Amino acid sequence: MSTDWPAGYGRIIRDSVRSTLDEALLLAPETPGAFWVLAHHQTSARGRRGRPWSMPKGNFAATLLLRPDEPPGVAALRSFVMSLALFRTLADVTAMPENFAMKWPNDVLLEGGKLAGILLESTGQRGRIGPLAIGVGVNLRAAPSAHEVEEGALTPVSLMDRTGITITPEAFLDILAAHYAGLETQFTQYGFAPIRTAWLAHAARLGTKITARTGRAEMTGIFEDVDTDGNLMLREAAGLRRIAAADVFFTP
Ligand SMILES: O=C(O)CCCC[C@@H]1SC[C@@H]2NC(=O)N[C@@H]21
Repeated sequence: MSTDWPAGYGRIIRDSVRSTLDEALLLAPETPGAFWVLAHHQTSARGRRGRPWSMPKGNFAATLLLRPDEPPGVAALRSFVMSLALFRTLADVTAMPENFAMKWPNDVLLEGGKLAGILLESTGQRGRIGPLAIGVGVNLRAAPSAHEVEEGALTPVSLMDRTGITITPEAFLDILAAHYAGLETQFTQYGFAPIRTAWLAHAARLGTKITARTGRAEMTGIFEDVDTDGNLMLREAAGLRRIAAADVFFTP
């Protein structure tokens, strides 16, 4: 599978870094434009809500650095853009799109287990977003053991264990970068609507009962939709609730 590297995006490969998120934000002032940073090893990788992110050897860890000139709420919708790019990359690599799904807000699942996670960070101030770093971790080769994830979280799975397919992080990045670039162009030209539609077509557990947990509350209801701002729409007995940020747990 050969893919042309997309025009307008830099590509930096490191052997070992603390975190590709840190590395990308560190390089941002001296590196022009948009660029990817891929690392073979991370000594201090992080996941959502400050959780550690375990990275067995051979897995994919990269960050895309962008410079959006938009309000933070719009820039943050790129978590959906990246999820969709990941979904399409995995569909290409495996030719088994039906085995993958996207979990709100931004995980990619393989046969119901967590294969990939995305974490957005930025250094913006006063309502404008600064450089935006989109960190992506994919268990290409090995999944962290189940006891490394919190109770109730989805079982981590790896691409190799579930499909027998091996791919190097560099080859995976080539395909992902091409998909992302195409979707980024679509996003900047047409906004969130087409991304949202494509995302919803492969959303995990849409229309079923789920639990959304924020730092302060736990809500259970039907996962009805994702609104035009990217909020989870949860149908509870008391009505429809829009949730901007939460961890989602699937109810058996
Ligand atoms: O699901 C999550 O909690 C998000 C995980 C994000 C992990 C990636 S690996 C590359 C980048 N560097 C980090 O330190 N984290 C992200």
